[in-house]
Amino acid sequence: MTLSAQQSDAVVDDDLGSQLAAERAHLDLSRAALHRMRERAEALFSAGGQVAGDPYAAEMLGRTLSRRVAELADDPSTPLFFGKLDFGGTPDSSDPDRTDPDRREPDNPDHADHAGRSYHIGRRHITDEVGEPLVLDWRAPVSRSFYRASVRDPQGVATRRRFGFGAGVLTSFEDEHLDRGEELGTASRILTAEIERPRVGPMRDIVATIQPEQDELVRADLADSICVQGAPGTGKTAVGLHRAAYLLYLHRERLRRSGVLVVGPNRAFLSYISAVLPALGEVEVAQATVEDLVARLPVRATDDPAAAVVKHDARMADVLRRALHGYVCKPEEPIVVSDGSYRWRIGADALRRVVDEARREGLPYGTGRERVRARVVGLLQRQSEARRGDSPSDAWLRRMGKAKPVAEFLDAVWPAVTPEGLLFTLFSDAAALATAAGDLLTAEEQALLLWSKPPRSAKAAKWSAADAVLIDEAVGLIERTTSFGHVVVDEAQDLSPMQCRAVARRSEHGSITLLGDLAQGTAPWAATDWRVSLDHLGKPDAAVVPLTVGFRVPAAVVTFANRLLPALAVDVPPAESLRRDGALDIRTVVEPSGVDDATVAEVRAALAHDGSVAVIAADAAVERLRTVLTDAGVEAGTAEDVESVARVTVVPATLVKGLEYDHVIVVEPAQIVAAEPRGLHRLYVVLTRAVSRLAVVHAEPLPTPL
Ligand SMILES: Nc1ncnc2c1ncn2[C@@H]1O[C@H](COP(=O)(O)OP(=O)(O)OP(=O)(O)O)[C@@H](O)[C@H]1O
Repeated sequence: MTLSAQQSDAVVDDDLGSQLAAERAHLDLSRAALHRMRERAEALFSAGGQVAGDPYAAEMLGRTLSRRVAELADDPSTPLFFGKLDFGGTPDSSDPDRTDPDRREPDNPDHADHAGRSYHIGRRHITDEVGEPLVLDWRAPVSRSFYRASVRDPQGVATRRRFGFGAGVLTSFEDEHLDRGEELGTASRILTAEIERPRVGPMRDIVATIQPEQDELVRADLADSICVQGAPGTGKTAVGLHRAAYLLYLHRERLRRSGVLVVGPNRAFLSYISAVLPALGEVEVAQATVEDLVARLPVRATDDPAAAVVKHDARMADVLRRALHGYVCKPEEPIVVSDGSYRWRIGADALRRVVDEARREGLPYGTGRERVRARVVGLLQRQSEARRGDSPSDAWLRRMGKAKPVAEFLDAVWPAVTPEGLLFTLFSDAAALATAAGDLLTAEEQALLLWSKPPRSAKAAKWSAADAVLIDEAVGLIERTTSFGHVVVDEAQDLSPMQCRAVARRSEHGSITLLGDLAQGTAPWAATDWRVSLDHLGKPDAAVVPLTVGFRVPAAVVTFANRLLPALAVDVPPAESLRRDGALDIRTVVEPSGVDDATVAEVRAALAHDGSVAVIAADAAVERLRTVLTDAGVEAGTAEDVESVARVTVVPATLVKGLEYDHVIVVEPAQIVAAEPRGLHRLYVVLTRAVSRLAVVHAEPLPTPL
């Protein structure tokens, strides 16, 4: 049987009431302990400057301590624990760690060690004054059983308890006596309440209700790159963010040095997810769009769509590599350097060997150039040593490296090239482009790349968004890009091969979590096969794992949106919604002029419920709809403005990916479809944003599959 207490005043059973009271007391105790931990960290922080030996150490210590203070922030609206594990059996009294709480290891995953113990599971470790754990971090090894223990594999757990909270107050709990064969799974009332809760404001963490198949991904090894193919609302974003938090917990020092990066599709999305990791105590994760990653120069031009498609094609990587290495020439002349009364000479043959060797080493172009310089200086040094009988000074070596004949030789056979210069030449010089791209790109494709009016110099060039990705590729060919320890890429189905390569450079020495849904691919270069994307990302061996249980979109809405799937030409496993509630309302308006009024009426009806409301329309209609709503006295915000208090947001269809709203009103689906080549995919994204209710307002006929 499952025991549960509703509101405390509705508790019928004395035992339940006293258990709830005990749990509340534990919450108070934990809160006081956290407060003490934070005070201690603050005191250390203010004393940090005096205890550190030098300014650098002071700064490092200051940063660590201020981070610690931030990590210990107590948000009164988020409960400090959400679950409890009672391990069955009796404690092993012969174990010396049992009698010494400081030596007992709550992180030990071997559940036999936990016999007879119980642990509260929360967002971070909280210990009392003697170091006894009051709350265990959800990421600790023993906490894994909270997510994974089942009747079939109880992992030593007798009872799993979940807590229900309202406005930070502990109001209920729900027990599963695994030792008596009781298991709730997705029937848990607390899970259901969490999923069905009205959404307001930015995304929240899901630590309290991570599902076993999600937990498996969250706790995958740092060394493992994984790709999650999941239908809308299956928790991909949630899984990616929780995995980042988990890896940071487990590999704190290593990842703090190399860094963790989260890549999302746009600013609106990044602001929507920005609060999740800080709420989990992780305040140092970089978040960026792919555009941010490659933003070396401002984007001031727009490409013709056909040109953009060529620029995003994987063949461009070969074109650039060839073009760059085309600058390296065969040395034909000797080098002669005057050095006081000496003249050193290196013959063309020896120089050819130096250049060939550097070429074979496959170094980044800029490093190769310096390698050649160093080898030439080495040859000069040998001659000097043979004649003078002693080793030359460092100053001499530097002087030789810069000597005019050496510099001229380098400029002739391995010239310095800038990334912008490389592209400038290719886009303004048809012959240079043909040499590099001859058998890789067709004549038409090459013509698309060429500027009709070339700028006077690379500096004067106006670069497009696709050019920025190519420039980044060129940067990567010339010098090494620093790699993060782990990169989470969300909405990855929209990355072009060249964008995948930009991410690959930043995760070369780390692992990745790739999250996406092939059915939601809206970019012209959207992925149709994860294996191909993974190849471009340099992680060909990553496992592709499906998530199919939907936590967002109600079943009625999923069924409606799924009518589009056969027309999307992708092979993805169908999703199943956990939500039986929700409503779908198709509002057909006879006259196009009636659409605005119908939209206002739908918004008013939606405002009668709790939660957020979004009006989603083709980009071109957004301004009009916002004005219509304002004129009707309804305040409407924008998707980028997460601080906005307005409950209604008018969102262009192209910005809504990854976001969710309680009540979604889609205006004129046919216009959303007509606005872009992959309009049906866009509509699929739009229709799957609703948490509770979806209304479709239309005068134009609905797109055929619907
Ligand atoms: N285990 C869970 N418990 C409670 N809520 C969950 C769980 N998993 C996901 N959710 C919720 O479901 C919603 C959808 O999750 P999320 O945005 O991560 O899905 P997604 O797969 O990234 O969707 P999309 O494909 O639309 O980007 C979010 O509100 C999230 O908090």
